[in-house]
Amino acid sequence: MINFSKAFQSISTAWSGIISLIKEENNAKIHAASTILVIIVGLNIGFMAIEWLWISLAIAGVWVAELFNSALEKITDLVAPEYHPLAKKAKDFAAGAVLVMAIWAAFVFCLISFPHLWMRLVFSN
Ligand SMILES: Nc1ncnc2c1ncn2[C@@H]1O[C@H](COP(=O)(O)OP(=O)(O)OP(=O)(O)O)[C@@H](O)[C@H]1O
Repeated sequence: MINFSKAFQSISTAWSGIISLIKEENNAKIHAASTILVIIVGLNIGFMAIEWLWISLAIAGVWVAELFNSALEKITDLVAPEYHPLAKKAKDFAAGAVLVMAIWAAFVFCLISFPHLWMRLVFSN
């Protein structure tokens, strides 16, 4: 039988993980600000459903990458609090994953929003 109370508790701890990430990590603050900005621009421009689908996928991808990156950082700090070349590689690889997702997300945003902005510019004259 499904234990709904346990499921609710899991959602609650997962949510508090996201909140503490935003509070503690500078990059997460940048992601949060970018997410809000992209949503405001999208609402203002009037993205279509398919465009929101790609934008939301890009936003979620960056957040998932940042969450895994931060989790890996914490585990690395736990097992290797002192400098270690392998700890450096582990952290740099994880940071690289965030960078790849962030570049792709910026590409998706530009690809979707620029034609809208261009049309506005052309038809406003
Ligand atoms: N124990 C360690 N051994 C070797 N290098 C480390 C270690 N801890 C951190 N570093 C290096 O310092 C960089 C920054 O690590 P830090 O733990 O401060 O992450 P951060 O500043 O939160 O980075 P990110 O931008 O990925 O969130 C790492 O990418 C790595 O190159």
